[in-house]
Amino acid sequence: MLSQAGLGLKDLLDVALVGLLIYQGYVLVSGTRAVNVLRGVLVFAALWVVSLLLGLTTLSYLLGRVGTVGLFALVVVFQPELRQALERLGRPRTLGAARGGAALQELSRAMERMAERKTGALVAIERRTPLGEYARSGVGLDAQLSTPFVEALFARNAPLHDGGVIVQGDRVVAAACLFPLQSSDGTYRRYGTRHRAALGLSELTDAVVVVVSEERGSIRIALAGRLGPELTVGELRDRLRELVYEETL
Ligand SMILES: Nc1ncnc2c1ncn2[C@@H]1O[C@H](COP(=O)(O)OP(=O)(O)OP(=O)(O)O)[C@@H](O)[C@H]1O
Repeated sequence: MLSQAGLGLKDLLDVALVGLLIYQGYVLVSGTRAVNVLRGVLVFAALWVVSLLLGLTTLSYLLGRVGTVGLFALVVVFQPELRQALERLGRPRTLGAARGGAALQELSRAMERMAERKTGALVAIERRTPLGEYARSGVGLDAQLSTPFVEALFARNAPLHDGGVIVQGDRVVAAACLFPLQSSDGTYRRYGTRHRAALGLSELTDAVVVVVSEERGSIRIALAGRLGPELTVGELRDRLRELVYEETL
């Protein structure tokens, strides 16, 4: 009886852990080029299972062989994403949160100063979805996030001012990045490309994207494909802390 109850609990734990792994895997790939490949792999696996069930021996043998080779090919093709995912697993979160909190303050101050001067800015803060794919579209950096550094990046005529900046924890990892544009036929039709790039990235990933408008001098956050209200620097700092370090931990 006892051992049966023990087995039942173990089974539940097993299922819960597998569920968690699948969810984490999904979060890691959503918004990256891997998501389409994953869909392809699922279709392939479904085809293989159907061919096995129907007893189509030649087809199931061929699909099984191709699948084995394909798995090795996937590891090679997605080597950068896999490395990033493993690094993420090993990163100490609480230490990151403490340093990240100070970094968010620096970022908020930079956004405030740029809003005052009406300097346009676009900054994406990575949460669970890796933004490596978008970082690779710009210029790779590995710099401590600070108010003057962010201001220098977006200064008019600065070589990297065009495009978006990507922040990972307390590091600026890329600048002049190209973000995907949200289509212009929705609610945000009147906004220009900077805002639509913020909306597009926030729609495809779970990143928190902060935009300073050059035209209006406003600061807003784009999240899950929606643009939030205009924020003061204090509101921005609190909202970022809440979104980046309370929801992610
Ligand atoms: N796909 C993109 N990814 C990242 N940044 C982009 C992208 N497209 C445009 N931008 C940035 O947006 C700038 C143009 O902003 P635009 O004036 O069209 O937008 P806006 O939403 O009206 O913003 P603003 O209120 O600041 O004028 C470009 O100079 C570039 O820096």
